[in-house]
Amino acid sequence: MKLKVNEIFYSLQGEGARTGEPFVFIRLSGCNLNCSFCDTDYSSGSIMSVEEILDKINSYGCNRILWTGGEPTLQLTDEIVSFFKEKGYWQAIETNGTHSVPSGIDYITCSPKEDFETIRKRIPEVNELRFPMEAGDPLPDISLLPKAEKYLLSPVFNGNILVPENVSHCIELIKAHPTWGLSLQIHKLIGIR
Ligand SMILES: C[S@@+](CC[C@H](N)C(=O)[O-])C[C@H]1O[C@@H](n2cnc3c(N)ncnc32)[C@H](O)[C@@H]1O
Ligand SMILES: Nc1nc2[nH]cc(C(=O)O)c2c(=O)[nH]1
Ligand code: SF4
Ligand SMILES: [Mg+2]
Repeated sequence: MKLKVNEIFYSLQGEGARTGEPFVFIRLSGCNLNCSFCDTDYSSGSIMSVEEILDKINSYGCNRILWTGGEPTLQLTDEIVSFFKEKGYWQAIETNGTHSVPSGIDYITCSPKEDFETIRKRIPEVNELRFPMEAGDPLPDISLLPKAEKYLLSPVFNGNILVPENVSHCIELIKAHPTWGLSLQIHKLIGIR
């Protein structure tokens, strides 16, 4: 079992409901979307076997993986997830929702970019929905989306730079629609990966 891996690093979850929790980040190469605001250069990568990945991540001493990308669902399989589960890893994923999530994933963050109703059919329930928002963007219609424990708006950053109009837009929407909460990319604010 092999994966094309863009990078592996150890850091704190910088966004969403689990902000501040330590994770081993495994960023898989490639994406099926091309979001204008995307902050990640995910194209390059090297092929690694799951045993090579395991060797690398065992050195961090943290048993929590965050699968991201790119779009991790393009490569991850049930078998790969169960390989890391058997080795004692708790696994979270960041996905755009365009493909189903392998079974065995412990925590799903979905950040839909398009076609909400199809995403809901494919993935009826997630732990966290996190929407990148620019000033003027409408509030997503919850009735079309997967069910979630947390509904978060995430102001789009310009690279690593906070955009105050995007933040104030999210705050206004959240105050008017209190089902939603704010997610800020704090890793960019405090200068960690
Ligand atoms: C790089 S994506 C990788 C996972 C998956 N492809 C996705 O979009 O959810 C990880 C998270 O970063 C968010 N993101 C990407 N660029 C951003 C930016 N400039 N500002 C805020 N969030 C951004 C995405 O919406 C997603 O929630
Ligand atoms: N610290 C930190 N937290 C993150 N959460 C999701 C990330 C991503 O790029 O998917 C990310 C990232 O790149 N860095
Ligand atoms: S889906 Fe995720 S990784 Fe792909 S371009 Fe959009 S934000 Fe970037
Ligand atoms: Mg990132």
